[in-house]
Amino acid sequence: MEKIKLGECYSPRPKWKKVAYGGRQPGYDDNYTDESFLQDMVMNANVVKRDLLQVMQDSVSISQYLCIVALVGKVISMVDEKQILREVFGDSSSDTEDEEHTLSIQGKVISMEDEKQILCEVFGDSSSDTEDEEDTLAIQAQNRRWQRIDEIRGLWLCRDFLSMDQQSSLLSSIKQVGKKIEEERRNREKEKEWDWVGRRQWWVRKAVGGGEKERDGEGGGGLRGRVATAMKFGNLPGWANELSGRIQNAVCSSRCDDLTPGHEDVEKMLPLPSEILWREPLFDQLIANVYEPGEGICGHVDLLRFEDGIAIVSLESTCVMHFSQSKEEIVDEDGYPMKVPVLLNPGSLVLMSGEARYLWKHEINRKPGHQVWEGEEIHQKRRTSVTLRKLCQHI
Ligand SMILES: O=C(O)CCC(=O)C(=O)O
Ligand SMILES: [Fe+2]
Repeated sequence: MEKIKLGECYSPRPKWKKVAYGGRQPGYDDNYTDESFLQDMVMNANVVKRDLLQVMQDSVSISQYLCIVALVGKVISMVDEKQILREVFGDSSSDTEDEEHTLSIQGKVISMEDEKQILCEVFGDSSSDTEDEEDTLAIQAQNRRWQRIDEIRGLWLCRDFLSMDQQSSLLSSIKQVGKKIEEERRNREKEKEWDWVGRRQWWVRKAVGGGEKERDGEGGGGLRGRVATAMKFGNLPGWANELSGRIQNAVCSSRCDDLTPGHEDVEKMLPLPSEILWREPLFDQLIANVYEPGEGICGHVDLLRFEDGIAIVSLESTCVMHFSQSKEEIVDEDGYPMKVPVLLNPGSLVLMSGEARYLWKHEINRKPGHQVWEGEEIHQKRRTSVTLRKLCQHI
């Protein structure tokens, strides 16, 4: 036995004990432990050993159970919903496969669209789509930028007139018209160059080869190049009236960056004079032109059978429209007639009134070398345009 010195005599050292709060044991350091310290320790006492394959199989069954529960819940909620609708609107008369897409009100089968409307009427419109649309249009109207073309009085350009969505919806309306006209053409026995569907109806002329400078027939814009054209007089289709409304809106809320306060004539600050803007109707003739690459329109002043105030909306691809004076030929420093180029991007709107409408010719020359903007030739793709005008009353 080991002995330790206590006072003047040596006595045997007591055995070290494991105590929780024992303080220091005589003859041992504070942190002293002997081999018995860890002998009762049990490691990983509750670990259950599992088989990986078994675990995987079990988790598949659990997910299956959960899916079944979710499906049953969904079916119950759908049955409930249908039951409620039946109670509100009466029993559905249709047991056919499209039963899910139709409901009935007192025996009358209605579509899902109708159902949505009815639900809105019964429960109130929560989506307020129309309000959102109106808000969007109001914001769009406020943010539009107008550019006055300084060299030509009465010529205005709005580059962001139509959003991408509005452009594609306008284009599909024009394509519909094209299809309808083509069908009518095919149904005719004798094919003429022009199809007269009746005054106040659609005119159509397919692109014709050769003749670069034919005089446009009734109501045309003057001298025309090769281009597929459809015209409508009188009652314009809904989409064209909507377009007129948008033009009116855009003019009313016009903002032009370079307008200085105290401008000599407030009227000149408007993209369209107010007597034109508020006439009834604003436009009653439309012409849709489809230009393939290389096709254009010769320099012309629109026929005098049309009133003042002409709008051109561009779609699909960009082009340069050139304006040149119709009478006094102002020449540039090289002796060529002076031309004012204006870039028409898709979605843009051009408004011509006064001098721009009567004293300046406009043309789109898409032959190589003429479609140049800021020194770069524009890569030509198909371009569609819509021109809106108003026929003079006494002609
Ligand atoms: O297609 C265009 O942009 C112009 C059409 C035009 O000037 C017209 O039809 O008179
Ligand atoms: Fe024109």
